[in-house]
Formats: sequence, structure tokens, C-alpha cells
Amino acid sequence: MSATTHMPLLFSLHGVGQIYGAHRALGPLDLEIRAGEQLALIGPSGCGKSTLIRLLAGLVTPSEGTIRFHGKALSDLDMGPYRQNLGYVIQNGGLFPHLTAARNVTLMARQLGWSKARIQDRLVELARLVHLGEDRLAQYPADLSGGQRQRVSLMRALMLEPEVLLLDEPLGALDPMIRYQLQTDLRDIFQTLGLTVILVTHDLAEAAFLSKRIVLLREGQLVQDGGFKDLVDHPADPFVSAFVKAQRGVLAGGAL
Ligand SMILES: Nc1ncnc2c1ncn2[C@@H]1O[C@H](COP(=O)(O)OP(=O)(O)OP(=O)(O)O)[C@@H](O)[C@H]1O
Repeated sequence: MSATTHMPLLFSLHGVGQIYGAHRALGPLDLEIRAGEQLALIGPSGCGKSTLIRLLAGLVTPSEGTIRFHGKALSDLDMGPYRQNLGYVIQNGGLFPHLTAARNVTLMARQLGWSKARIQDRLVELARLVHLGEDRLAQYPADLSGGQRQRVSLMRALMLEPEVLLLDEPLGALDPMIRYQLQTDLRDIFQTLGLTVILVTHDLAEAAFLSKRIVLLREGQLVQDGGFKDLVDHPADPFVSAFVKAQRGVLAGGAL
């Protein structure tokens, strides 16, 4: 039994689907995510991973079905406070180029009227957490490396102490060594903070390293939901075996 089985339900999705014109991008699918879970959404390009995370972020309204957060339908929630309770990081960070790293991180806190002292304390705390040198905080995104930019994006996502962290391919654009270091740091950060994390990746080794639970999608449908070993030892269908096999090296110890 997983350590989070006894935790309250955070998200519950019932019959959720997303249709663009004549194209079904996702679902309909059901999914439950408990508080404190770290879950990876994985699958081939175009299978609907980003669509699902954008639905959870409240950036897109589902064409069908209901998403509940703490038992309340998203459609009934005030989206402002809801989004402040979610940290969201995308592949290229999405930092504002005309703001320094520090001002990117503190933008929302300043808008919410946090005191200067509180903002400064949180900034220093987060820089330590994500291993970003404090001297980098005065720099603009263009003057930071890709890895540093993602550390700043993570700080920004964590600034308001959200309950949930949504990460959409956060390490996808990084070279292998930086990616390896950030994977290690991310795992430490998840353990330190104990918050709920939903991570999109197409890298099975990364999914297995960062999450106990892996949800594999294909063409908008949920194919398998389980641990890395379940996918390897008890594939739900031949597609799962083919997906695992296609991730060269993952069985040779990369994820274990
Ligand atoms: N705004 C949109 N309008 C029309 N079609 C869309 C839109 N967003 C996504 N799609 C389509 O929905 C499907 C799922 O896209 P999505 O970005 O969720 O996949 P993904 O698994 O995240 O892919 P990738 O790994 O390549 O980022 C794709 O066929 C995509 O072209």
C-alpha cells in the first residue's frame, strides 16, 4: 500500500475529455490524485499530457466531464485563488524577459501586497532550496543558463507556497548533465516539501526516478496507472511493452 493511500483526495476527474474542433485530444477519462502524491504523466507526443495538465491548472475548461479539487468542481471555484494554490512550470520556464530573476519570482507576492521583509526571506529560502546562487537573482533570464532559468521558474512556482506543483516537461530543453543534476535536485525538493506533484515527461527513466506513480497515456486514453515495475512486469497491453522497450536503456538500470 502506498504511503499516500490514506491521504485525502485532491483531484478527482470524472469523464473528463477535451475536444478541439473535430479532434479529440483527451479522454473521456477518470483519474484520482491524492494529497502528497508525486505522479508522472507519460506517453508519446500528442497523447494529451499537456492538455491534461492544462485542464488541472484551470487554463482550459474541459469539453466534457468534471474536475474536482478538494471535492469542489473547478467550474464552481474562483480561479484566482485556485491558480495561486498551484505552482506551474513549463518547458522553457516562461519567465518574463524584461524582469530580473528576483522580480520574476516575486511578481505575484508583490501584487498580493506581501511585505518587503517577507518577500526577501522567501526569496533567500527558495534560492537555497533550488541551489541557485543569490548573485543570479539580479540577472535577467537571457543572462542565465537553461538550467538556472528552470531553477528560477521553480522558485517562482513555489513562491506562494502552493499545495500542488504542475511541471510540464520542465527539464525537456536541458542537456543531459544539467538534466541529471536537476532531476536529483527536484527529487530532494519534492521530499523536503512533501507537496503534490504532477509531472509531464516523455522520459520513462525520469518518470520512475521522480514519481512512484506513472500514468501512461496513448491517444488521449489512460493505458496504465501504476509503478515503474508494474509497467515493466505487468504491462496492461502490448503498447505498454513497446513504449518501455522504446526507451532504450531504462531496463538496464537507468530508472532503478
Ligand atoms: N489548442 C489546441 N487546439 C487544437 N488542437 C490542440 C490544441 N492543444 C492540443 N491540441 C492537440 O491535442 C492533442 C494532444 O496535445 P498535447 O499537447 O496535450 O499532447 P502532449 O502529449 O503533451 O504532446 P507533446 O509530448 O508533443 O508535448 C494533439 O493532437 C494536439 O495537436
